[in-house]
Formats: sequence, C-alpha cells, structure tokens
Amino acid sequence: MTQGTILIIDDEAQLRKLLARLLTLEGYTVLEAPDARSAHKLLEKSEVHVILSDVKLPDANGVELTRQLKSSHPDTEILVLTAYGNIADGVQAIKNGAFDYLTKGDDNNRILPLVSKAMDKARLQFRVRSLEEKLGGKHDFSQVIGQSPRILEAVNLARKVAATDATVLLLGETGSGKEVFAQAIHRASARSGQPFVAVNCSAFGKEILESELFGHKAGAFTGAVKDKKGFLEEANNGTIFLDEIGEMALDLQAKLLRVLETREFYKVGDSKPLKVNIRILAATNRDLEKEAEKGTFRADLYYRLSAFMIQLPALNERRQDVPLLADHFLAQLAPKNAKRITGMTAAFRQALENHHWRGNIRELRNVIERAVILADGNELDIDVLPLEFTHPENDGPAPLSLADMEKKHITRVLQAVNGNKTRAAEMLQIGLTTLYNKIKEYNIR
Ligand SMILES: Nc1ncnc2c1ncn2[C@@H]1O[C@H](COP(=O)(O)OP(=O)(O)OP(=O)(O)O)[C@@H](O)[C@H]1O
Repeated sequence: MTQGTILIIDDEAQLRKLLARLLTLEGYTVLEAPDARSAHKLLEKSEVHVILSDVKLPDANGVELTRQLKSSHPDTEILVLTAYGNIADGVQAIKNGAFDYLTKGDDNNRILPLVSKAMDKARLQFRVRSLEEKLGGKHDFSQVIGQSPRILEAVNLARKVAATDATVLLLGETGSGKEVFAQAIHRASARSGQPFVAVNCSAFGKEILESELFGHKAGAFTGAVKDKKGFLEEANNGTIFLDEIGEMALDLQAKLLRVLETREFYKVGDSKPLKVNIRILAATNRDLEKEAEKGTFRADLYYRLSAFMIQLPALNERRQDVPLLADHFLAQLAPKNAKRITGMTAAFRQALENHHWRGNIRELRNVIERAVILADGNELDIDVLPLEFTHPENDGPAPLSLADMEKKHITRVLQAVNGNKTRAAEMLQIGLTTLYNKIKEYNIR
C-alpha cells in the first residue's frame, strides 16, 4: 500500500528526479510538475496529500502559490523549498499556510522526517473529511429518494436556497418528506456543523410551547425551578425547524414574528431580550394563505414565512417513484428486522402502484415494514399487504367472510410480534382496547 501521494513542483528536472527517487524508495507515490500550471492540472485529477514546491517557478512564486493552494486544497500540506540562506521566504510561506520549509541542499535526514510528519497530518485531515462527508451524507439530498420531475424540481430549489440564510416554508401533505427536506437543507448549508433543532408545534399546549421555544427564568411560573434554555437558544448558530407551524396560537405567532424580524426574544419571565443567530425553516400541511385571509393565521407572519416556499408533491402525484421508494425501504428495513428478503413479486409491486397513498411516504414505509415483519419467504407477496390493498371484487367472491379475514389477520400480526399486544395494536392502527375486544370476540389464543 502506498504511503500517500506527493507532488513535487520544480522546474529543475535534475533536482526533481532526485527527490522523486528518494521519496519513491520510501513508499510514496510521486507526481512531478515543472511549473504551477501543470501542478494545478495534476491536482484536478489526483488526490495529493503533500506538495513540495520550489519558490522560484517559471510561472509563479512558490510562497504566493502556497496561499492559493491552501485555500483550494485545505487538507493538503505544503513544504516549500527555499534557496540557501533565504529564511524570509520560508517564514512568509509558513504565514501563508505552509507546513514548513526546507532549504535546497538539505540532507535526507531533515527531508524525510519532515515529509513524514506533513504526510501524517495530511492523511488524518483527509480521513476526517471523508468521515464527515459520510456522516453528513446520511442527511443530504442523496437521501431524498425520487426521480419524478416534481421531486427533482423541489430538490433543485432546496439545494439553491440551502446555500443562503433565507427562511423557507415547506408545504406538503403529512408524510410527504418535509422534515427530510428541512434536514437536507441544514446539512447542505454553511450551518451544517451546528445544531439542527426540530420542534413539532402541534405536540405542545400553548403555554408549554412558549416556554419550550423561548425558555424561561427560574420562578417564571410554578414548577420553573431553574433557568431553562429554549429551543431557539439551543439552535443558536444552527437551524430551527418549526414543523406544523399552522398549529401555533396567534399570540405566540406574534412573538415568533419578532424573532424573524430581529432575531431577538424574551425568555418567559425575563425582561432582557436575548439575541440568537439562527436560520428558520418551517413546515405546514395547511393552506396558510387561506387561513391568513380568514384571520386564523397571522397574515404578517405568513408573508414573512412565504418569501421562499417549496411545495413537496404528494406521493399520488409522483407514482413513478413508488417502486424506487419501495426498494429503498425494503433494503433498509429487511436487515433492520433481521430478515433475508431479496425482492417483491410483480403482484406486490402492482398493488403498491394501484394504491391511493393518503399517508404519503410515511404510509409506504409502514406498509413495507409491516410486510417485511410478516413475510415468511424471501420475497414480499400480496398476502402480507393490509386488506385494503387486495381487490376481492376483481377476483370473484372472497373465500372468507370479512370477520374471518379480520380474525386471520389479527392472529398473524400477533404471531409476528410474539404476542406483544401494544405493538400489534400499533401495526393494526387500532386502539389497545379495540384489540382486546377483538381478541375476545374472535376467541383468538
Ligand atoms: N424523498 C424521500 N426519500 C426517502 N424517504 C423519505 C422521503 N421523504 C420522506 N421520507 C420518509 O418518510 C417518512 C415521513 O417523512 P417526514 O417525517 O419528513 O414527513 P413530513 O412531511 O415532515 O410529515 P409530517 O407532516 O407528518 O410531519 C420518514 O420516515 C422519512 O424518512
């Protein structure tokens, strides 16, 4: 295995060759360039860890070149070769970002350890970068599955606005991927290394939402024993995602408008305003424009939020993405549920394509997960689909009564979850009491 790649930039062929031979013997991969122009070309094509550059080049000054290269290739380390006795060049090169400098004519005892140190540092930097990209990749736009023109258009808009600090309002039905988009926008923005805080505005009562968002001072209300940071403060320097913003009470909307305008707010029970540096993303599945006309949502807040809107298509409007998404979820959920399932039958695919997806991608994901749990073989077939997916009217009279089918289905689900009734009720999307009643009614054991 190579010890890393080194690029030598020097117009003196003899010296270049000598250094190249020395470094090749040490196990490095060595590239050579006689001038800055050819060095740039090589850097476009290859990943270079360390550069050894002469100061006097035919088309550039190595000290100046260091500054340029460090800004275009921050992870690459540069060693500058100065003429004998010219310390000033070396010092300036370090100021410009060089790892160190060598004097032409230095012996191998100085060159090799220095190259090795620069190499260790550069390789570590390359490794950190690649891990960061892998981690970041979990959330960036590559995770937005879909090839339909409608979703590609939404991704395109989101990518463009991600680079700015603009407030974005994501519109779309429940389960259409608004949170997935919000995370992707954050990851693709300059704030990606900072917090992403998601708040579901419908999950809290009015007073609680206010103190969760803005935080409170100790003693602000009964039970407020200590000062508490709110979500806005937690998101400082990063992004806050306000999901289901249409559910927010009108007087809280007024306070939020102030945050949008000034990035300032008051903690509950505090008289000093707090300033934050945050980007605000919001989402709703309601028609806020209509609500603003009716007065159930503040018009001024709506205008602020709607400066940049992205409409996410419902799954029914992009049916061509159903097979892609189904394959994606199968690949993700089969290993998660310790199942070896390699595909789905044509009938299963057809049933997915014919279905009306009210719950959008979330519903599709749930259907695949349920199918994966119930499947016995290594292919998903229609017997593991919920009842509404099968069309008995097209296949002649159903062999079983509806009650028999229900009994059979509940029994199967209970088996699949080893009798865990809470989990079974979740999968069947019925209440626990209803499940107990049905177990009694059908005498399921
Ligand atoms: N384009 C996509 N590719 C892959 N998975 C997706 C995509 N969009 C959504 N999902 C998945 O679908 C589910 C629902 O997505 P998400 O929570 O983003 O929807 P939402 O619109 O925010 O829903 P709600 O309105 O209920 O908050 C999640 O499991 C998410 O990972």
